[in-house]
Amino acid sequence: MDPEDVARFSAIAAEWWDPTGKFKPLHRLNPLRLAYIRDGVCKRLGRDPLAPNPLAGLRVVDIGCGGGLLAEPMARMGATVVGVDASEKNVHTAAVHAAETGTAVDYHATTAEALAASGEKFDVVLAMEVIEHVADVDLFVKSLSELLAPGGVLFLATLNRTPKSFALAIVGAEYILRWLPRGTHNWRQFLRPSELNAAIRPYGLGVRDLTGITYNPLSDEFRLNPRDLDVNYMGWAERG
Ligand SMILES: C[S@@+](CC[C@H](N)C(=O)[O-])C[C@H]1O[C@@H](n2cnc3c(N)ncnc32)[C@H](O)[C@@H]1O
Ligand SMILES: [Mg+2]
Repeated sequence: MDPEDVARFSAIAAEWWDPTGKFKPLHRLNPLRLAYIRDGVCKRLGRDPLAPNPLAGLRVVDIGCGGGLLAEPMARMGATVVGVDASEKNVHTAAVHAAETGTAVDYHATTAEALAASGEKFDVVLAMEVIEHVADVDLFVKSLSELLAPGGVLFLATLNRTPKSFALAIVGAEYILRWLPRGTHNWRQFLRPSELNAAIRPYGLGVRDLTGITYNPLSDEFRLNPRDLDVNYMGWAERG
């Protein structure tokens, strides 16, 4: 982890569940990415996405869970969820919120790297919007691969390193629209899809699906677009 980066998130930890606050973009993305994760898991593991608890019996870890925006709904879909974040403040916010909503999530203030060292395994590993914040991409990816049980699925979301992502995610989102505090992202840490694939390959993982998430300023809506990975994108990988 990168202590300075984690401190930036700790400073605004109380805002995680404010849909109009500093995490507004994540709240806006949440329905899209949750449906994508649910459908991907169900497709890969042969489950019915329309069942009341489509993820029942699965062990999920949400790495860099922040306030638990993904961890909580994953638990409500039936999964047994562990949420970990390097920031103690984030984990505190997440645990308080889960208690308020009566959602069972097992939160721990630790890093992906430390959890992997403990030898725990999960059917689903989520690392959504985290990899562009870590100090050592290779060590982080190695840890994610170690956390994956045989036949497990790894979900990743990040930002592409393109001129367009500089214009939209840095200048637009941090300086003009002020959606995010300045300095939230370092454009040089964004990863091209080819770099993401190259990072996971040495650990026997391959990307199976990728989709872009595009923002339309006229309708003020996000949507999935598999043909436009220029700015935000997510996908899943598995062994082999
Ligand atoms: C942009 S937030 C993503 C929050 C959440 N995954 C979501 O998408 O709603 C990134 C989070 O990753 C955490 N983080 C950074 N490096 C980490 C690491 N190596 N292990 C665990 N958490 C980490 C930060 O503390 C921060 O809360
Ligand atoms: Mg980010």
